[in-house]
Amino acid sequence: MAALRLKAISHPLIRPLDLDIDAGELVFLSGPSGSGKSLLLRAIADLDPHQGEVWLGSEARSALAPPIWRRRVGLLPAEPFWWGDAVGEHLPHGVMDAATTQDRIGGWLGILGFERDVLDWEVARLSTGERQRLALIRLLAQGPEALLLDEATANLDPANRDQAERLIDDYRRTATAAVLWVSHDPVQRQRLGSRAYTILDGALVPEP
Ligand SMILES: Nc1ncnc2c1ncn2[C@@H]1O[C@H](COP(=O)(O)OP(=O)(O)OP(=O)(O)O)[C@@H](O)[C@H]1O
Repeated sequence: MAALRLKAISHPLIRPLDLDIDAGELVFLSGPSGSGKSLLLRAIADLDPHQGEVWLGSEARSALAPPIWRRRVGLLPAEPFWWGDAVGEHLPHGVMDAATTQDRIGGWLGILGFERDVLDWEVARLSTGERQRLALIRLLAQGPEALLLDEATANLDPANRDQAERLIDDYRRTATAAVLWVSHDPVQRQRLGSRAYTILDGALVPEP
């Protein structure tokens, strides 16, 4: 629904950079390990110290309370934190009361190969790939208007990776969400066919 615009965003590893991602557009980001990709996503989500401003449509991040900004501009970290015992505890408060949202979540669980009873599973039993897939559903359940994805499919086998790609792509289209996706996989970037940048020496370099 809204474009995501970075204006002079910088942190110790990144020179001030501008980037516009249209509503509904997917932009990939890659770069050497330690080049500051995760720090950039965290800066956009307002989780780490940095300079610059981010806009979601006409709204500046600095004008919104951090929890509201982070719900609207959703970050999927490479290693998401789980604070509760059961998977279902991590869905946004009240979300399971809404029949339409329950249907959506049920659909997403099915796409990613889960039955609904996974919501009752203990987090401690989840495999790495199960955590990654469920963290994606947890993020989408908040209804973010823009997505920041940090290696969202890195731990998945090809079949689950394809399903996760499909889910992200469907969400991007139906919610017209701007998506910034850190991926080390050049084949994935080609497969989803979108604008792509590499971080080199603290600057964004467009991929050919
Ligand atoms: N809180 C922190 N304090 C100090 N240094 C940090 C902090 N967080 C990250 N770093 C350092 O900043 C650098 C960039 O980290 P970042 O996680 O952004 O890399 P990355 O490009 O995402 O790498 P990778 O592809 O390996 O995930 C790394 O050298 C890391 O050790």
